Amino acid sequence: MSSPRILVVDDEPDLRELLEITLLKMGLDVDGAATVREARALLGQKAYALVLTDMRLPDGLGLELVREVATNHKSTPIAVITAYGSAENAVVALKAGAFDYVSKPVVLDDLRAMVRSALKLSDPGAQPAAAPGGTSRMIGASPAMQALRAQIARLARSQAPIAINGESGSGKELAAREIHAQSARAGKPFVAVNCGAIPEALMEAEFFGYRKGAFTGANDERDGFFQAANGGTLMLDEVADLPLAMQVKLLRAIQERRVRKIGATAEEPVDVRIISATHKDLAKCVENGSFRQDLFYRLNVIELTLPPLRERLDDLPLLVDAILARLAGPGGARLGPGVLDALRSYAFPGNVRELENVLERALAFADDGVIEVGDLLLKGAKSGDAAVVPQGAAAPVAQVVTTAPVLPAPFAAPDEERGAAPDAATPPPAQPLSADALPSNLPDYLSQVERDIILRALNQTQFNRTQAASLLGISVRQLRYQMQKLDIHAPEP
Ligand SMILES: Nc1ncnc2c1ncn2[C@@H]1O[C@H](COP(=O)(O)OP(=O)(O)OP(=O)(O)O)[C@@H](O)[C@H]1O
Repeated sequence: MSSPRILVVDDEPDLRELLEITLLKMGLDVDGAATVREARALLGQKAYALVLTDMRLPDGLGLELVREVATNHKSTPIAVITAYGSAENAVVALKAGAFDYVSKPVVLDDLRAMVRSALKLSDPGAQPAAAPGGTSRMIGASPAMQALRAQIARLARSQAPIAINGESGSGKELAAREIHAQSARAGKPFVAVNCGAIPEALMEAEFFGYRKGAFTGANDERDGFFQAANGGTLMLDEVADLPLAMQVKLLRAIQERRVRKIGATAEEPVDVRIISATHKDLAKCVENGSFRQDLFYRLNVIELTLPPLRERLDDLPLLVDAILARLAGPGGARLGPGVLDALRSYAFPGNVRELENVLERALAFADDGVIEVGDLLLKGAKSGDAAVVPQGAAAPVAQVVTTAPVLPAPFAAPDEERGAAPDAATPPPAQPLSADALPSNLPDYLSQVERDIILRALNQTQFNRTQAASLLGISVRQLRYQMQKLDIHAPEP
């Protein structure tokens, strides 16, 4: 069998030769071209496992080749070589369909790593098996889901950063996991980080790691999220919650593909694909100054939007079947008359996660595994309304636990989705102040008021966070964050 063939397009003979020798030493066949015209001619004659092109060529731009290869040679990944410091070029090329980029001066180890992942992509035998008809875990046959699956399959073939938008519980993390699972990085870690749950003072250590003795308490050397995700995918969930100071450091790490542990003198290379997610409008966050434009530009190379459940209600039967089969085993639960219609007329502000919660609770109320409309506790909750749960109903509050993260809680994926209850050490409720009285400590007083209100909402919803967040007009993330901040603990399951 012949070796994979690579096309190197660069008009600088020295650099082209260096690249060619490096690739030949990797056991690959190499063709060289010095102009766009030569490259076009070769592309017309032979099939390539990878094209590597400089951005500026004597008769045109590497970008033209990127567009042509992305359109006419879909199974050939193309990567670009960008001038040092021209991050913008890299982003433009990725947006145009480039698989990845290397910066000048070319670090040969980076080049080899990039070539290896490109070759995995163009070798069908090495592809991770995708489920027939698309991805396996993302359920739904609606046109919106079919389009999403096709987009995920396409995105899995590139290394470009992806920004996923979507309401809380709509499947952003699931989509990120699917992209990872279908990509050449599938055998490497997927690390999900909830940026909103990391105390600011610990952020740098959590992201980049630290050396022993770097600060008081640093008793051992520790890797950060970047090192943990090396070779794989790092999902930055709720990325809008990153403080500005951390945004600068993150931007640098992403641009340079290098990080420095706290206390270390040298930087270390990291190879991670970044997927970010948020339910906020990041462009608005840029406008109001809470998110850096340059980081936004860097993360938002490709956008993926997840439709809310209420816009793909045709998927309800499939989703309900799958969730019930998971909760009760195949055939272990059935829907009574009118249940699907009742679900269809509900707005699902918490999307698929809320559907999971509703069904889990309903199943606990159901007789002989038959869920009736009354078991859903959606009373009065027509489209657009918040869910109404009768007070005092003794519902179990276990919620579905999502896939385990690679890193331990609380800083990795927020998977501890169970109900919350006031713990034994709960301080007494804040005493109302008379009209002219002042609290002796305003922040403490406000925290106490906030704590009381959150606990009230959790009590009213049998500690269902999705519903409590909806009652309070905040996202589940915000609620979770406030609970953590205010020390409202999850009870034992
Ligand atoms: N299309 C789908 N098919 C099957 N399960 C789904 C689908 N979409 C979401 N889910 C399930 O819904 C739950 C929430 O999904 P996920 O955590 O990916 O949402 P999210 O948008 O990341 O939520 P958040 O905004 O709170 O972080 C998970 O249990 C996930 O498995």
